[in-house]
Amino acid sequence: MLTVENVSYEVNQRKLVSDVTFSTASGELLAIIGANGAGKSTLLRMLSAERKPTEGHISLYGKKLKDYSPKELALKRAVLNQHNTVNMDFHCQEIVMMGRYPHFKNRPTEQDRRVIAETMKICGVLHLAGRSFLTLSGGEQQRVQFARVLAQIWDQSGALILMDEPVASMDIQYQQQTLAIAKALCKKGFMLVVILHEINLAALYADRILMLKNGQKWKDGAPLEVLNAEHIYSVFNVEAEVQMNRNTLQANVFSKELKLDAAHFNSFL
Ligand SMILES: Nc1ncnc2c1ncn2[C@@H]1O[C@H](COP(=O)(O)OP(=O)(O)OP(=O)(O)O)[C@@H](O)[C@H]1O
Repeated sequence: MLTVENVSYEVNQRKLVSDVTFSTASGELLAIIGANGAGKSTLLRMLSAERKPTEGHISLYGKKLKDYSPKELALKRAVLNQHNTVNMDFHCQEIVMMGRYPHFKNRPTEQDRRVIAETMKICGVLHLAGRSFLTLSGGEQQRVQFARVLAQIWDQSGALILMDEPVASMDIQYQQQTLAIAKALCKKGFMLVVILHEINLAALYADRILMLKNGQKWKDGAPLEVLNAEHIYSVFNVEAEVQMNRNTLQANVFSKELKLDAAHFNSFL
């Protein structure tokens, strides 16, 4: 169980996240959506303990995040950040093995090697094991990083997985595959909190959607409750039509074309 109570984050007297309260439990895939700058990544960084809330508390399985040791936390939650900068020339399997660092002392065990082979296979990157990470495409790099995150908590049942735009560089096949893996992990008892920009992927895969606006919780509920034209307009300033698929009972969001008058460009041309 992850519990977030009245959490705020303030920098230079500006609240980037303001008084957010929610909780999520094992088996749930929670998607966070909101406009650029709404505070999604800041909130996720507090959930991962990378940033300390300036107000409020976050608990994981009944224990405050601030009371966990780094090692204890590494065995309970894994994080896929929006930008995973790698400057050194590591092979992909070395990147994935980094997820196992909290598990072994000097040398990886048989179990560590088995786990990285399994997670690389599941993420479709086993064939890239010996390749330099820096030579991979953006989508391939994201899949390798996803395998690293899975390797970290693969044998830690009930762990929390936090992901910030995990599918941003992926093609439609791997977007679906990544979120299907996430969903399957939820069914095995993991907790997932995922920031998504693609609303229709949130509609398809999330059990619940937390919609942020200007750092505040704007809506929180089942995809069909949260994703309506009024909420989408108020958060994204975009006109949309939302249809419900009668077979799957899932929402499908169609955004309407935004037409700019040619006069808009007059001063540039
Ligand atoms: N250290 C900081 N100092 C000042 N402002 C910051 C700092 N970190 C983030 N911000 C600002 O806080 C706001 C929220 O940032 P955040 O990265 O959480 O947004 P986001 O919802 O994840 O956006 P995006 O969808 O663009 O990734 C943004 O306006 C950002 O410029």
